[in-house]
This record gives sequence, structure tokens and C-alpha cells, in this order.
Amino acid sequence: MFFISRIDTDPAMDLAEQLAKRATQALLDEVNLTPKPGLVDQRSSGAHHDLSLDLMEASAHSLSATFYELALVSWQRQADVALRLEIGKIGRAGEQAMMNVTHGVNTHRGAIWALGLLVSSAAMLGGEYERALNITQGAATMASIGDPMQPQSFSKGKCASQRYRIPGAKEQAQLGFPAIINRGLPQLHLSRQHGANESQARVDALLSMMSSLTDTCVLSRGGTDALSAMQRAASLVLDAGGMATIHGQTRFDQLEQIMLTHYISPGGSADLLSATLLLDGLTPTPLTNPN
Ligand SMILES: CC(C)(COP(=O)(O)OP(=O)(O)OC[C@H]1O[C@@H](n2cnc3c(N)ncnc32)[C@H](O[C@H]2O[C@H](COP(=O)(O)OP(=O)(O)OP(=O)(O)O)[C@@H](O)[C@H]2O)[C@@H]1O)[C@@H](O)C(=O)NCCC(=O)NCCS
Ligand SMILES: Nc1ncnc2[nH]cnc12
Repeated sequence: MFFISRIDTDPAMDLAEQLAKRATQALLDEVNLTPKPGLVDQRSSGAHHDLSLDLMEASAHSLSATFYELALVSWQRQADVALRLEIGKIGRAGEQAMMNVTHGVNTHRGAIWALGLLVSSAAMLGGEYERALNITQGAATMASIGDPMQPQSFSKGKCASQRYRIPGAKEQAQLGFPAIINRGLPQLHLSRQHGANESQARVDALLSMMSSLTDTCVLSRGGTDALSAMQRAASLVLDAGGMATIHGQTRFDQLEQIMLTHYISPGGSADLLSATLLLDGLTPTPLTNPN
């Protein structure tokens, strides 16, 4: 008689592994996407003196364990203060792990926050979701629960939000990631439908978010004039037909010139592009046109 030995797999661990892999891949896909204005890509470090492609990739890999832990602890849980405290602790440990790998350079703080919340929300749903909205709504609920353990330390984002009275990374999550739902994902799907290749469609999605996001990275370095100039120039690329067209590419060169002249970088939009790619992979149903 033969016995077939069977190792039971744990669905929570399986999903956590899958989500961690996808989130890390989304970060790698974002940083390798080329060309991107002002950002690190395969051509250059953009408007950054302390970042490189190698550093960004090392940072992305260092975050796999954080995404895995976030998913595992969130498996089929309700959004409540207890879970919020746990994911806050894991998120902060992830920030520290990133800083250890990058020797103190902030590569992915905003990405840990956005993708961390989305991974957590996908696991809260036990991997059962049809639409991106199902995941972003859960993430918004978690982001809206206060974390009493969060240290009240200085951050450039908070400082810019208060100085210019504009929403930053925290509010973007609390509102359910409108930049992704109303801009990034619809533009990605639209550009694909219109015949753009995958890289062009992803750059278009980035530009669509850049054209409206109040990115605290841009505000911190360049103030409101630089933010408005960037938003306008990003919009013009899309108005000209996007990256799949010659006119769009000419406008892209102009946008890039603006980024380098003002020495600004859309780090917040880059993080939200990673989050867009993660959601696109998890829920491939197209959304309607960008508004
Ligand atoms: C809620 C937090 C995200 C903290 O937010 P806060 O605004 O207080 O702090 P920041 O440290 O400034 O981080 C915010 C980062 O989010 C990105 N971002 C900016 N604007 C937006 C926006 N409107 N919407 C969404 N996301 C946005 C951005 O990240 C990217 O830029 C980083 C580089 O930034 P920085 O170092 O400022 O700039 P450089 O120009 O490179 O510096 P210099 O060269 O000039 O010196 C890069 O990391 C990208 O990721 C902002 O930086 C959250 O962190 C928090 O509360 N965490 C606690 C843990 C927790 O609860 N976690 C739970 C889930 S895991
Ligand atoms: N590609 C990139 N360049 C600079 N900062 C970033 N933050 C997230 N992605 C980035």
C-alpha cells in the first residue's frame, strides 16, 4: 500500500507570500520604468543626489519581509484599533529596515505606507476582492484609525502639508487613494486600449497622477510655483496624446526640463504608481476613463 504524504498549506501564509512578492515587484517595476521625469530610472538618478537604481532596488527587496508580515497579521481581520496598532508597528520597523539598507536615505517611506495599507487590506479580505475599490476602501478605513503609538516627530511631508494647507500622503490614504482610483488606474487602462505599449501606458499613468497630486516632495523642494509648473507640464503631455505619440514625447522632454531646472522630483506620484501597478495586478478589471 502506498501513502501519499501531503503537506497542508496555510492559506494565510500563501496569500501573504503572494502579496509580498507582488508588492516588491511593483516597487521594482516602478523604479525600472524608463523614462520618468525627475525620478530615478534606468538612465539616471533624476533630480536626486543621494539615490541610485541599485539603492532603490536594494530598498525594494528589503521591504518584502515587511509586506509579508503586514499581510499575515491582517489575514481575515476587521479594521480596528488593535490591528491598526500592529500594522503601525510593523510599518515603522519596515521604515527602519529600509533605512538600514540605504544608510539613512529615504527611498520608499511613502511606498511602505501606501502599499503596506493596500497589502493589509487585501489580506483583511482574505484575498477575496473583485475591484480595486474593495481594497482601497479597506486601506482608507485603516488609515483613518488613529495610532496612539505613532511618534510625533518632524517630517517634511507634515511640514509641507501644514505650510501650504494641502493634503499629503496620510490624507491620500484616508480618502481611499483618489489619485489611483480616479487617475492612475483609469489612465493605465485607457492608454493600453489606445495602443500604447506597456511602458508608455505606465508612464502615462504616472503623468496623470503628477498632473493633480499635491506631492509634498515637490512642495518641500520647490514650493507651489514648482508644483503648478509640474502639474501643468504633465497634463500637456497627456493632452498631446501621451507617450505613445511624437507630440507627447516632445512635451515629455519639456516636462523633464522643468523638473531638472527646478530640481524637483515627484516621489509621491512614484509611490502611487507602484500602488497602481500592485492593484492592477490584483484586480485586472478596467476602470472607466480618467476624469
Ligand atoms: C503617513 C506617512 C506616510 C508619513 O507621512 P508624512 O507626510 O508625515 O511624512 P514624510 O516622511 O514626508 O513621508 C511622506 C511620503 O509620502 C510620499 N508622498 C508625498 N506626497 C504624497 C501625496 N500627496 N500622496 C501620497 N504620497 C505622497 C513621499 O514619498 C516619496 O518621496 C520620498 C522621498 O521624500 P523626501 O525624503 O521627503 O524627499 P527628497 O526630495 O528625496 O529629499 P532630499 O533629497 O531633498 O533630502 C520617498 O521615500 C518616496 O517614498 C513622501 O516622502 C507614514 O510614513 C506614517 O505615518 N508611517 C507610520 C507607520 C504606519 O502607521 N504604517 C502603517 C502602514 S505600513
Ligand atoms: N523612482 C524613484 N525615484 C525617486 N524617488 C522615488 N520614490 C519612489 N520611487 C522613486
